[in-house]
Amino acid sequence: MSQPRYIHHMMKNGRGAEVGRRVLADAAAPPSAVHARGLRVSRGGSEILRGLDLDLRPGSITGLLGPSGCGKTTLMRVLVGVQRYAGEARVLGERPGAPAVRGRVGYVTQAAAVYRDLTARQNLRYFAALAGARARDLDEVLDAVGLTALADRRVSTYSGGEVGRVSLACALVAGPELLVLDEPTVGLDPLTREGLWKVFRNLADAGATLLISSHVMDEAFRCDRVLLMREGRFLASTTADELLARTGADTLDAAFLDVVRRAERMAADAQAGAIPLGDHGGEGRR
Ligand SMILES: Nc1ncnc2c1ncn2[C@@H]1O[C@H](COP(=O)(O)OP(=O)(O)OP(=O)(O)O)[C@@H](O)[C@H]1O
Repeated sequence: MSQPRYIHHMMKNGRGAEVGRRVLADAAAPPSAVHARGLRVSRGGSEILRGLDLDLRPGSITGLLGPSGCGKTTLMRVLVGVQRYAGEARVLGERPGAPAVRGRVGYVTQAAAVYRDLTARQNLRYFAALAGARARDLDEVLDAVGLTALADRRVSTYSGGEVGRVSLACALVAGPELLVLDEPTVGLDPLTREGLWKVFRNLADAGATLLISSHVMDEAFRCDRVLLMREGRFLASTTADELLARTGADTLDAAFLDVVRRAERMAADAQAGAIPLGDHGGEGRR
């Protein structure tokens, strides 16, 4: 059995300050593909992320589930290096957005970011050129997302779901080690969704780490782990089966509501217990 050991991380937080931290690590455990502690983001005067702790195991699929506006996209933007934050964050062992990881992290946004006046193959060729030596074989990628038959038609003639798959292919062509996908299956028919989840699983089996946001609770069954998010906080880090077993609910939607209600009750109890008669204010009273 491996002995636990202490390792010392020196890292920079979102404001560029050095943060020293002693972390208990298992010598045999691979380092997390994503590691975050106390992650906070404020925008427009309100706190959007309220202290998130996160570890993503390499080669796994993590679902990020929660209602609209809970902060899923904001968290993803932090991890890909386009959102300022406070707290600790490491992506593939580096600061998010650091030059050393830029090409190794793929991000597929909700709105497809592709050139519609080009064909799928031309789009891929362009992104492959940006990826340089890391670029994967274009035909392989087109095949993986089921676009081979359309590859030489302009993207402007594609259906919405097909455009989404071009966007995914453009991220895949760089062979990312971490793939961050913002609601990649929204509005897709069951058959296309099934096909995409197979692609995601194949990528994870090949060693990539995937973080996938969704509103569709049933997609939790496809993930190795799920993070339930609400109002900038994680309510649970669990699996779909564990969530059903723990709550006793019949569906994941019902289970999520149960977790939310429990969290609200706990917060109300804690607040009731924490308010001193003299009212000194402070944390937990907002
Ligand atoms: N620039 C901004 N200024 C103020 N508030 C913002 C800004 N950008 C985002 N927000 C707010 O932050 C919250 C989280 O937004 P975010 O896009 O991360 O949510 P989400 O969980 O991805 O939602 P959805 O599932 O609808 O895409 C929302 O309430 C949003 O209105």
